[in-house]
Amino acid sequence: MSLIKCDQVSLSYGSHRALDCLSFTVESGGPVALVGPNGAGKTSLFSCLCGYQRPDSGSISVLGHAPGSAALAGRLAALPQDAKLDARFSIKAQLTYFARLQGMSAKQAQTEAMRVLALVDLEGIADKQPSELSHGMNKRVSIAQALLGNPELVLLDEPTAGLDPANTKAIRELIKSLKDQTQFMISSHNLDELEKLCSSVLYIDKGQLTKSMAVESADAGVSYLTLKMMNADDQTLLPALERLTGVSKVEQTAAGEFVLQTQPRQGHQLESEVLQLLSAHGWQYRMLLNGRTLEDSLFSASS
Ligand SMILES: Nc1ncnc2c1ncn2[C@@H]1O[C@H](COP(=O)(O)OP(=O)(O)OP(=O)(O)O)[C@@H](O)[C@H]1O
Repeated sequence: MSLIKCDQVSLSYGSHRALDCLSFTVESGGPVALVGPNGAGKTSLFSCLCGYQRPDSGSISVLGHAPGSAALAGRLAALPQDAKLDARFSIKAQLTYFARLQGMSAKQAQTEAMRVLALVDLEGIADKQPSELSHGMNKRVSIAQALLGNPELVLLDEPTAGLDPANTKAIRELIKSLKDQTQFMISSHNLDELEKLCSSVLYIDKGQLTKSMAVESADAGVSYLTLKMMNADDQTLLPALERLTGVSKVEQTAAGEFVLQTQPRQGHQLESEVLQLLSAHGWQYRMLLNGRTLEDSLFSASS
């Protein structure tokens, strides 16, 4: 059974089509990244998957059920983009309340509230009010809320938006530690973060799926080496890189990185040749990595 199956899903707001015949399938196996520009339809898609909105046409199946169906209670959870905690209640009180809504006894619900707070490393703030917490802590509590009852599928809409590097890392580590027991689908604009976390990527634009790929196998059949320079004469460097043995193509990205396309398994030998070339010219590099970044995989003209 597919975890998520969308078939020709369309959704409009008035005359504006937010989702346009969107079809994709998510099978189990590692976190899935949902990527796309502002207004692409990511939040609208999450709303439809959760059953908050009903598509105008097409069909959706989540864990084998229609979105919003009672069979999904406790099995599917979501962190909305604008998740807000209730200012009137302590953190523990509201997590306990939501756990009780899942059918837990008062005692079980309290234990569960503390369990999920421990997962986000915030047991110490259980008795505080949301107003006493930083933005990052509020976000982590909202993620804890999504983890109540150990759901099988968790949709996270911009889980690290506006967070500092330490909070971002904490959330990344949490998702990594849970990914074998919980399937995550994560919408974010932070491609670096998604690359570290996700096994596959769905790219949507104007409500349509424009790209779908596995992160590891995105470059099957070809190897890449990505080079970012501190100082170099690009006009001399580019042809010199092209002349190296085994290099079939060199592209310079908008971010100024050089992406070398090579035959498979040329990577390590090529790496040392690149380093020799740089050293011979007295050029210094900022980054040299085997493979290419998710950003480059998604946006390069050749992919
Ligand atoms: N309630 C609404 N009423 C009218 N239009 C809406 C509504 N919600 C979203 N839209 C429009 O639908 C399109 C998709 O919006 P959506 O929020 O799903 O995109 P998104 O990919 O999540 O964007 P972002 O990355 O900026 O969060 C946008 O053009 C948006 O303006």
